[in-house]
Amino acid sequence: MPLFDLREIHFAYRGGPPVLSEVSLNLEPGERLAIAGPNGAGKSTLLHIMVGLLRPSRGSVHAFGEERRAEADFHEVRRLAGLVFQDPDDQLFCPTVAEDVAFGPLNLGKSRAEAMAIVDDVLDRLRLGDFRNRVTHKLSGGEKRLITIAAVLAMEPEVLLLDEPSNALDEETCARLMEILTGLPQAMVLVSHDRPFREAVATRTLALRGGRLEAVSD
Ligand SMILES: Nc1ncnc2c1ncn2[C@@H]1O[C@H](COP(=O)(O)OP(=O)(O)OP(=O)(O)O)[C@@H](O)[C@H]1O
Repeated sequence: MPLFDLREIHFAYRGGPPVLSEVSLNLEPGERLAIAGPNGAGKSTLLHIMVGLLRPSRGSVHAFGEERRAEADFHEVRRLAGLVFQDPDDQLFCPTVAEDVAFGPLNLGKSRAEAMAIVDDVLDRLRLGDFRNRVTHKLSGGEKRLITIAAVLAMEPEVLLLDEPSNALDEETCARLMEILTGLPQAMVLVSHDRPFREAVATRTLALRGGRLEAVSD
């Protein structure tokens, strides 16, 4: 059974032109699906539809075996699918890195001690241990990006939805992120303009153009 199954999705922002027309998408367990496509093609919009932050005007979203329509249906989807936003400032709001990474696990009902153990483990895996007590809003763009990825991994989602994960990362950090992502068992959708990144990480690539998804040979 696919983890996500979107069928013939249509979407336009209020008063705007159509952004998505007849987009169908499947995500199978273990897959790392990359989505390429020009600026403004609707890639972020599609990720937001997958977790119910936006609702399509037509078409259906099935996730984790059930059709999801109402806001309440998407609460479970957002717990099982972790979205890393394109802009880290939309995601980080705590004073320190440790608190930002602990926020998700605490919200899922972990104790303070359990959450802190998860924080240490995730930061270690990403080699970000030195950032633990740093003030989040004083981090660089690339550092913030890594912390948002840590924060989502800390929630142990079944699916990762990553919007431009390699944005603002230097070569060495990007290589480390590629290694981390390819080592994870989770299925993921990677929206990325970065072709070498897609080639290294994705098991399949689609391009969103003119409101439609098409196969590409990356
Ligand atoms: N909140 C909004 N209200 C109105 N229009 C919007 C809104 N958000 C995005 N758009 C428009 O919808 C279209 C798709 O935007 P989206 O951010 O999904 O594209 P994208 O493919 O992720 O682009 P990029 O590669 O530049 O990040 C664009 O034309 C954008 O201007």
